Amino acid sequence: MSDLDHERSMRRAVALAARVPERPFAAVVVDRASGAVVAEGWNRSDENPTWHGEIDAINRLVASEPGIDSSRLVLYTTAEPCPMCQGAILWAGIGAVVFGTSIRFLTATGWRQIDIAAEEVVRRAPGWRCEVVGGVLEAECNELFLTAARAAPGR
Ligand SMILES: Nc1nc2[nH]cnc2c(=O)[nH]1
Repeated sequence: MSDLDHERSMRRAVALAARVPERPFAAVVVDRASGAVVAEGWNRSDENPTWHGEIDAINRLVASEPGIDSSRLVLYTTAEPCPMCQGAILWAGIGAVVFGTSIRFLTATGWRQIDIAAEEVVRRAPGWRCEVVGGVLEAECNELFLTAARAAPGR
């Protein structure tokens, strides 16, 4: 993964999060072989409570790139994947996930979260592989979630 520019891809996810400033969870999937963005997604839980940003990106990926070798893909997300999303990332076979804001930060700032770290989900799936990297553009991502929480506290 060292050949990838994590900040560049996370910046794209941060920009995408502007589509849903009240729930700024957005994701970008990058092919580490070419550096190309192969899918994007954003939180649509106003339509369906399980439609998280990562799920949206995976659904679009599956629709547009059937048969792609997903082990070479990296999913960038403004916030650490919740257990549902990290499970979906594993089931999709995505090789790595990079996040900005941590679940710990979200919980501390009033966001309803299931407090299980993405790394812990991977650890509990023996034999599955998914590299987890946190804290990329963390200050910018934290600011997105702080701003949204201030605008609508108690979510
Ligand atoms: N990572 C993540 N956590 C969430 N918690 C609520 N919605 C979301 C989402 O779309 N992504």
